[in-house]
Amino acid sequence: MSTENHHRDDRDRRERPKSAAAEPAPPSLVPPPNALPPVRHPDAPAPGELLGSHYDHCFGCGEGQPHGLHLQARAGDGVTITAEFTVQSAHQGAPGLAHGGVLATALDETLGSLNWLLRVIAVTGRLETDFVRPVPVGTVLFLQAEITAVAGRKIYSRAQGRIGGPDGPVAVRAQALFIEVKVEHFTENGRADEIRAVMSDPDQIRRVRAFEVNP
Ligand SMILES: CCCCCCCC/C=C\CCCCCCCC(=O)SCCNC(=O)CCNC(=O)[C@H](O)C(C)(C)COP(=O)(O)OP(=O)(O)OC[C@H]1O[C@@H](n2cnc3c(N)ncnc32)[C@H](O)[C@@H]1OP(=O)(O)O
Repeated sequence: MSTENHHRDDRDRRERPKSAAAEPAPPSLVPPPNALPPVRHPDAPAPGELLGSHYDHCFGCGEGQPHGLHLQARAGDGVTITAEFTVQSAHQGAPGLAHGGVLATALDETLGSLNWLLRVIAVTGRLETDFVRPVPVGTVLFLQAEITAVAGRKIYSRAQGRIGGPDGPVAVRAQALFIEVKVEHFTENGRADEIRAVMSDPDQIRRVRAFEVNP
C-alpha cells in the first residue's frame, strides 16, 4: 500500500463516528407517526411460559440442529420475551469467541419469537446489530426483547443480550423491522420436502403456530 493510501486510511478512521450506537436509527427503523403500541394477543403464552421451538430444524431454536443455537424463549409481561442460549464451540468466529453472525442470529430468533405474542407470523425485513463486547465460548447469553410499535404489517422491535444473566454486562443490541406475512410466504418459497414434513408434524402447537394466522 502506498504512503498516500496510508494517509487516506488514517483520515477515514478519524472521520468515522466513534460508536455506531451513537448514530440515530435509520428512518426505516423509526416507527411512523401512525404506528400503534403492540397488543398482546389474548391467547399468547402466559408470562413465564416457554415458547418452545417453532420448527425442529430451525437453526435458532430447533432441537434437530446439532450445531444450532437451541435458543429457548420465554414469554414476558406485555409484549416482551426473554431468551437464553449457551455459546458452543461450533459458534466460534475468532478463537474462543462467538461469531458475530451467530450473535445476530440469536437476536433475530429472539426478536422473531416476539411476534408470536401478537399471534402474527412475520419475517425479518431489517436487523441492525451493535456488538458491544466480545462473547466467549461457554457464555450463557441472556436476551431481552420487546415490540415497540406496529404500523400495518410492520412490526418494530429491539433486543439486547447480556453476558451471564439479566444483570450481566450488555454484549449485543439490535433494532429490527419485521414484516407480517401470510403462510404462503413459506409454502410458495420453501422447499417442498420440508413443507410436507412440517404439515405432517404431530406437534399440534407448532402446527397451530405455523398455520393459525390472525385467528
Ligand atoms: C407450511 C410451512 C409453514 C411454516 C410456517 C412457519 C412459521 C414460523 C413463524 C415464523 C418464522 C420465523 C422464523 C424465525 C427466524 C427468525 C426470523 C428470520 O430470520 S426470517 C428470515 C429472514 N427474512 C426473510 O427471508 C425475508 C425476505 N424478504 C421478503 O420476503 C420480503 O422482502 C418481505 C416479506 C419482508 C416484504 O415483502 P412484501 O412484498 O411482502 O412487502 P413490501 O411492500 O416490500 O414491504 C412491506 C413494508 O415493509 C417495508 N420494508 C420491507 N423490507 C424492508 C427493509 N428491509 N427495510 C425497511 N423497510 C422494509 C416496506 O418499505 C413496506 O413499507 P410500507 O408499507 O410501504 O410503509
